[in-house]
Amino acid sequence: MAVCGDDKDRVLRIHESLEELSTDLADYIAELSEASVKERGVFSIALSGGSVINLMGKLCEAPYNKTVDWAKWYIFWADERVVAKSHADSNYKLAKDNLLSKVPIIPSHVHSINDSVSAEEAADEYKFVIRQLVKSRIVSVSDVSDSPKFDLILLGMGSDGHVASLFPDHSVLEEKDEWVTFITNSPKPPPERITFTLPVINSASNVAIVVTGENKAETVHLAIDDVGPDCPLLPARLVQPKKGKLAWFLDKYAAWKLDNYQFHEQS
Ligand SMILES: O=C1O[C@H](COP(=O)(O)O)[C@@H](O)[C@H](O)[C@H]1O
Repeated sequence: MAVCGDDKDRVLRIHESLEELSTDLADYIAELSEASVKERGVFSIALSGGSVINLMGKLCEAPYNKTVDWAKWYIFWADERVVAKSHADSNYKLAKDNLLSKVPIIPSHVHSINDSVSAEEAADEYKFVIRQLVKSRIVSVSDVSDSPKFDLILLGMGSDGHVASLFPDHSVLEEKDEWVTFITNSPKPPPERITFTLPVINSASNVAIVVTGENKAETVHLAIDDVGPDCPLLPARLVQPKKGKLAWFLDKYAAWKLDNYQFHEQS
């Protein structure tokens, strides 16, 4: 693996293989969990859907399944599709099938959306749930705004540059006040979704964006490199935690169009 970046709060972790990336991602999450539990007694983590969940799979294996303090984990979703929890498109179902059912997380610590109401109501209810957990300090609060400060928000990135359910050119990118909002016209199906807003993502202590595959290499380049004023405004590029740390987890195929890729390979 090559770890790159002049700023310790903004790093690129570039991997030779998915196997290596998965092990590094599990180590990273386990270390953040240990540090948060030591400091705050709990670990608040927001998941995404898509490929990142399978890439977290090593957490279900030794040594992590025994060494991680699962009882201290509180689970949220950075975005969710408004479908039944049993639906194949549900981000909750994906995480439940591949992670949550395989490790001893306390069921009452799993905060998924209400799947029996409209997208708008689900977003409102989710905000309320998070507000209660901020009040009880299960979720910290930002030092610079009233936003929740999750210990870790895990994001994937679509080939259009979307993260969570924040899509390019969508008015949802302008949301400054709400913690959680909803959309009913997602360009990627299903259309109805709820999503954390940029202020919440950028208030987290740690944000990881996990991207693999050559089909995303151009978008990775546009999201990370200094490509000048004509650069399209990609949601992934707007992920810039104010006081927190940002780590990009890439495989070499997703990374190959980065400027200085040769340097990254050798470092
Ligand atoms: O629709 C979604 O897509 C993104 C990216 O998914 P990936 O499979 O291309 O990694 C995901 O991060 C988001 O949570 C999900 O709702």
